[in-house]
Amino acid sequence: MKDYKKLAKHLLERTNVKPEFALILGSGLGYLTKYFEDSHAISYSELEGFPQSTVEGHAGRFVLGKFHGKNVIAMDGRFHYYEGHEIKDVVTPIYVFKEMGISRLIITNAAGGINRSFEPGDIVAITDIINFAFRNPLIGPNDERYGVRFPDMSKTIDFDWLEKVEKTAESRGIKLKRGTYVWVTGPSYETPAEIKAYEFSGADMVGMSTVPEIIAARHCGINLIAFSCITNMASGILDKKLVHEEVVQTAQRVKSAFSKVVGIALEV
Ligand SMILES: O=P(O)(O)O[C@H]1O[C@H](CO)[C@@H](O)[C@H]1O
Ligand SMILES: Nc1nc2[nH]cnc2c(=O)[nH]1
Repeated sequence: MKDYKKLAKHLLERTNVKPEFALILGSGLGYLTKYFEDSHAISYSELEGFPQSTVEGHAGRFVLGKFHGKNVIAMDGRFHYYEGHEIKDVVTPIYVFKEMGISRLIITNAAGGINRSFEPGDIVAITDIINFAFRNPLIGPNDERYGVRFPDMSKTIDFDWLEKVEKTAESRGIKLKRGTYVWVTGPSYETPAEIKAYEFSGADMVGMSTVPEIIAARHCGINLIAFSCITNMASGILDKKLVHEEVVQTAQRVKSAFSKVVGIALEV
């Protein structure tokens, strides 16, 4: 079992910020940390026993600071299973957040839109998940320090929190959509036939992250909400090749609305 307490202590020793919220930033969404006040970055490579980020658009550092008046810690770069990390390493940060005393988490990602009413640039609140990667970070002996053997997954996110965010966002002219996120391992993008199968299964968007983080957060009792930035329509929906550069570019195009939504999630 990992010593998450030690990792949390290392992090807290290096900053005066006592974060109240944690933020996981998806592909191309790391720009958000530029808006933090009194910010302070700690690279993952400075933390012994911590995994490293390898994906373009994921800087590989924690950024601590103030955003919308709240003390936050952001992961500017997350860990994906396809990078070759052990599934338990993918969720290490969640248990470190728990040890830091954080009880609220905002997860973000870039995702391919399966639901045909979505378009690139949409911001979609995740209201349910499908695990089509068939990996689970809780496999192995249960870490009794953090949660039960069989965590309930009937509500993956905090709906009261989400409803407040939706109301405030709407009053500020931002309409959020809702959807079910399906997790696949990647790193190859999907085939059109796979997307048809996921659509038939009830998925609205697809990506290669987030679900293990949600499972770990439910396990250790961290409240969360999660947002996908639809960066492209999923394979086969348009007659178009998928490239990661476009994912990063679209994520950056919706900068303004996306950072407002995250700000609202901190305020409400
Ligand atoms: O989920 P995030 O980290 O936003 O990244 C998404 O974008 C990458 C593919 O373009 C994959 O890593 C996918 O999961
Ligand atoms: N798996 C997957 N991940 C993505 N991340 C951003 N877009 C996509 C996509 O179309 N498929």
